[in-house]
Amino acid sequence: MNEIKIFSPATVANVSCGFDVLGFCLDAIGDEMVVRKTKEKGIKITKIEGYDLPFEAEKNVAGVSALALIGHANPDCGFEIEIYKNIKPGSGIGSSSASAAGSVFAINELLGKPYNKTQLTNFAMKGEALASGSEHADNLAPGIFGGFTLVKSTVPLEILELPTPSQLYVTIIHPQIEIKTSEARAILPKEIPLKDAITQWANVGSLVHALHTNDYNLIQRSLQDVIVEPYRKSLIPYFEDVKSSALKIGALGCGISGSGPSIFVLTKGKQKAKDVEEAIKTVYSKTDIEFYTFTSAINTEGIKII
Ligand SMILES: Nc1ncnc2c1ncn2[C@@H]1O[C@H](COP(=O)(O)OP(=O)(O)OP(=O)(O)O)[C@@H](O)[C@H]1O
Ligand SMILES: N[C@@H](CCO)C(=O)O
Repeated sequence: MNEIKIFSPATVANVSCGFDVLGFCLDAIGDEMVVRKTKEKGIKITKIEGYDLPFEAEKNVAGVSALALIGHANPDCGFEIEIYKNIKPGSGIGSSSASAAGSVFAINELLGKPYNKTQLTNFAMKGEALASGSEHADNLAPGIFGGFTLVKSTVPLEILELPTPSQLYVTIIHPQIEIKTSEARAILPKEIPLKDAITQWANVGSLVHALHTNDYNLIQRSLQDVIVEPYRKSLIPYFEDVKSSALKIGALGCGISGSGPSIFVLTKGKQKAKDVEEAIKTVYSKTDIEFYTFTSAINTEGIKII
């Protein structure tokens, strides 16, 4: 096989209490990428559609992660990458992650799959570091593994795959502003009160237990972020209005998707997700802020060949 086309899904990182650790994969939206072998060695990005992004491999997360992989594999060929981007950069639903993960997934397939998913995530983290200034894997892991994931550690990289309750659905609302992950990370405190840390890790533990036991009520009681959201919510206009309107009609939980500005709402059942979508639309409809919304199931497969 000398050419491959893949779908690289959007993802939601942090998932309220799990900053830099928890994440899940979305079904409804993702990037497409075409990668083909070339006689000439190295990485070339030959087409980008959807959004303006750098063509220089060293300035594009897809190129940086691909260079990390071939630097290790040292293949006797090169690769050219076409990016058909549907996930807006700076959206908060893993635009950079979809590119970084997609290129290494595709090259790995073309090389006969010498690397496992954890090794691919490691290469892709080099791409994420270009976008956000740090090698976090909480968007990459759900994109590559599918479903819910927990990043146990980054050095060494260890990723735990968590169950996905079958009735769990997501509503995303994306106010059309850009928040760079690097900026949203810079405003976070370097130290936190022990009381808040205890609350946060109790929520992470109970959320993980809730996923394993299919306990939607416990999911609802665990989706609380007392550490990051208080700092970042001010970056997203009307965040509290969206959150309260979603919870008022029975959502399980609502939080900032990744570093924002997208907001995610978890619900039990597809219809509830649609009801939430209608409710939260009214918040921004009353303002001059452009936005879009969608609902999605949890994508348990992750990146795939198409
Ligand atoms: N192939 C690429 N796809 C997306 N963004 C890229 C790519 N290459 C470089 N970038 C840069 O990375 C930044 C987008 O990454 P950032 O992490 O800020 O947003 P995001 O990935 O959409 O959101 P989040 O990581 O919070 O889910 C933009 O500044 C963009 O120019
Ligand atoms: N955990 C990262 C995710 C970015 O998508 C952050 O919130 O900075």
